[in-house]
Amino acid sequence: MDQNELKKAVAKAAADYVKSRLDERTVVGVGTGSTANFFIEYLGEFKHDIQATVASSEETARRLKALGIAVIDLNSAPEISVYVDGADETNEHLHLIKGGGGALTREKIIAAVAKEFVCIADDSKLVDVLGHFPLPVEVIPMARSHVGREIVKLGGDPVYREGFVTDNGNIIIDIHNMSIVDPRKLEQQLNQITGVVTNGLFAMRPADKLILGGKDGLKTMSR
Ligand SMILES: O=C(CO)[C@H](O)[C@H](O)COP(=O)(O)O
Repeated sequence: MDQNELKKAVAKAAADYVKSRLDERTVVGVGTGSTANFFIEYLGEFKHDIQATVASSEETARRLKALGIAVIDLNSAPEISVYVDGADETNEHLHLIKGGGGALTREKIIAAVAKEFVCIADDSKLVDVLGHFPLPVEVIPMARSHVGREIVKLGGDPVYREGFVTDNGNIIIDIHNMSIVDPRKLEQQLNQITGVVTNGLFAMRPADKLILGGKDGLKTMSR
């Protein structure tokens, strides 16, 4: 199976899992990216059973609505039963790097609310130490230079994501060349920098379940 087929396979497994747990109160949190897009397609197959979804980006909301799936504002959702999303990197503790697609802040908010966070990925994303993938940080535009200097003090190489504006009207700085040995500590250090909205480390609130697709099939890891 190529990488796309692996993404499809984990998306199908997550959709089957969500379907098996649906009741009349279930609100499904839906992630952003190519793996999440496959999940959205599978959701479409049982859309009449889905009460509502909350989308982690404008693009995801557009895709859900195009399939006729109800999308509600998070503030109108009494709870999110399950949130399904991809990741750019994961370690065996289910700490993640997310935000390659720039949707990290809304993703993190949904993860914070969700009772269960199911991450889906192909097994090329599983690493021993996070940081090979550049870590995205969402930043208020006027704080760009300040945040960049603070990132250098923490030992990273900040790279401004040219021409990209988040759904929240902010910019992204990607941190390169940082071996993240203590993800929980770095997540908090970055959040302390004035001007940072949030960062793409999901270590304080990791995934609860990880469905990984590889050449030998699917593997599920839980915390
Ligand atoms: O965090 C994300 C978007 O902000 C995505 O989940 C992450 O970038 C993985 O994307 P893909 O499924 O396309 O590999």
